[in-house]
Amino acid sequence: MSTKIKLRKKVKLGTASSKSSKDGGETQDFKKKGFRGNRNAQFSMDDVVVDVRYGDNRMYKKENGGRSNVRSKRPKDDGETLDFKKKGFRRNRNAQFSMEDSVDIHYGDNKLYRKENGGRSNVSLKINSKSVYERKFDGNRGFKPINDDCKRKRVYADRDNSKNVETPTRKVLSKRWNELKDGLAKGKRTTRVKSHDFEQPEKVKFLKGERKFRETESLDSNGGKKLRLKAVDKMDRGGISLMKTDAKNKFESRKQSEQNHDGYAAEPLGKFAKKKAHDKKSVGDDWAGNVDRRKKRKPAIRIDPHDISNKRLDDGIATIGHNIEKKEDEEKNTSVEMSKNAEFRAIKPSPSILSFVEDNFLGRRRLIELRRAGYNTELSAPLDNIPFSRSAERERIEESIFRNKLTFFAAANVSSSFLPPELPEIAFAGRSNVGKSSLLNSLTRQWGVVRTSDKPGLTQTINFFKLGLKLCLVDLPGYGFAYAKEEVKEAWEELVKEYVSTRVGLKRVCLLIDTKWGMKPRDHELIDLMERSQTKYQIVLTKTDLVFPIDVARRAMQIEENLKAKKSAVQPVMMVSSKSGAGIQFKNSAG
Ligand SMILES: Nc1nc2c(ncn2[C@@H]2O[C@H](COP(=O)(O)OP(=O)(O)OP(=O)(O)O)[C@@H](O)[C@H]2O)c(=O)[nH]1
Ligand SMILES: [Mg+2]
Repeated sequence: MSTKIKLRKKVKLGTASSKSSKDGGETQDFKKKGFRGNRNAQFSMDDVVVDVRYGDNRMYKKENGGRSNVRSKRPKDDGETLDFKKKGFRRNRNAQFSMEDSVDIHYGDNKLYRKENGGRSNVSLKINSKSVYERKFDGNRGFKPINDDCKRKRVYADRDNSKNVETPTRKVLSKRWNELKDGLAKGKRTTRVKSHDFEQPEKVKFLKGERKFRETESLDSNGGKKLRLKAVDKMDRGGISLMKTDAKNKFESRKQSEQNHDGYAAEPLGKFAKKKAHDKKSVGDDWAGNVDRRKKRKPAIRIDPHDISNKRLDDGIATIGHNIEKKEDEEKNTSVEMSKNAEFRAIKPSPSILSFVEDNFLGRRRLIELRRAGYNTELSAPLDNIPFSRSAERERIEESIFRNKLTFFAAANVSSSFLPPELPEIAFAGRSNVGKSSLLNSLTRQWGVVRTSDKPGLTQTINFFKLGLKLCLVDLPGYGFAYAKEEVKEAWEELVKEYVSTRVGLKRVCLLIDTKWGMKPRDHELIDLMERSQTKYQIVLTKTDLVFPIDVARRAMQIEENLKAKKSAVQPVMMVSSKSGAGIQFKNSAG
């Protein structure tokens, strides 16, 4: 049937066209079709082959990305002009030649297109007759021949293709396909597709009028076999059932042909083709009976209705096994914390504490609120925001005692270097970074006299400051976490303990507690020590601007309750913010 005429012509490098056919039929416009010259192209024997077979059976082969350094074979007669551009053979100067990239196009009575590599021009192109088509594809490949009326028609191995069987359109098929896949993914069994349709061999039992019946076997709940008779609509067979068996056939034939390594299947597949094959294969696998294989499901999320933070909680569908143990451990660990939190939230502050918090604008507040209350929110220095008291009396006291009178006069890192007490002393103790030095600054409105840092452990010695001629304020090093060596921190702690328990002239220790975190074991340790040594101490809640007003009140209430039995504790609990200045003016009255 097919006559092969091979002509090889060398096309000049850099020219934009090849020579016309012998009989002067239609001209191959290479320029138009992407065979433009490329002056920069390097000629190489390896990457130049253009085979064109004409006649009833046409065959084109073109490689090297459509560049002009090609050899061409011209046919005897020109049948049709090949519109390379239309078929996706656009010129691509940057295309890299690869043997893996190929495009095959078969023309004839049954036209067949195979296009790979995204339509790039490094292609081989063949036009064959029906016989070639049949030989190559064996009807099994599922490629789409094009009818004369330009309608796509599927070709199946087990079907008589000569009959013009009406098949569902591509759109309808893909819709059904998606429906089926969705049905399987959801674990629902659709009425059409059942697992035993694939697992058990089915037979058409008999025909009754227009309906066919098929016999299927399936396992019942007791493990026994059940026979079922199912009516099968003609359309059903022609549509979905046909589709799934053909998908199976396609997959199997592809697998076979890949194993054989002869004929068409021996051709190396391009990247795109491999991906396509893989996709088909996976789909084929599904249809071939791997319906048990479950799709990975996203763990369902539920929202805890009682959690105002709206955290998403895993309901544990996907976290079986060791994750459960992990969760249990976490629950154990957090249960203590959770109960503490719950305990804290259950605290009902006394009306006096609540009104104190409200009157002094303690807690996290909106700027507008602070501004209205007379706080200077425009100041750039973060801690230089102490409001002046609106009481003329208080202002007079502040002015005379605290304002601009703080002066550093001594530091000690061992008890032997303590100076003899000349003035009554008020010390500021607490964990590292709780805001001791900042409070000293905000009390006196002198920024820079006492050094502060966001890095815990800045103050490492006992620092003595004179406040006018009446008081001595003492900044103590912090305890707990700090950026310092363990032995150094231990030394500080010992020094602080020694100071608070033995210092003559120490009138009061302001024990600073972070409002957010409350009292920690080391704070209790120090309290016990001061109780033993009968040193007066007063709790000062710091950084109140970082928590809600209600929590400030709760924390104050909690501490007051804890300290009720303590003899050396001075009530009330103070609440301040060195940043906003809230609560500071009331501190002054203690002095
Ligand atoms: N938001 C806010 N931050 C504060 C407040 N008081 C202090 N800070 C910040 O907390 C950090 C620690 O402040 P310091 O005054 O150095 O704390 P300290 O207790 O002296 O720390 P050590 O000297 O390391 O023991 C600094 O970054 C301050 O700006 C406050 O009332 N509110
Ligand atoms: Mg400090």
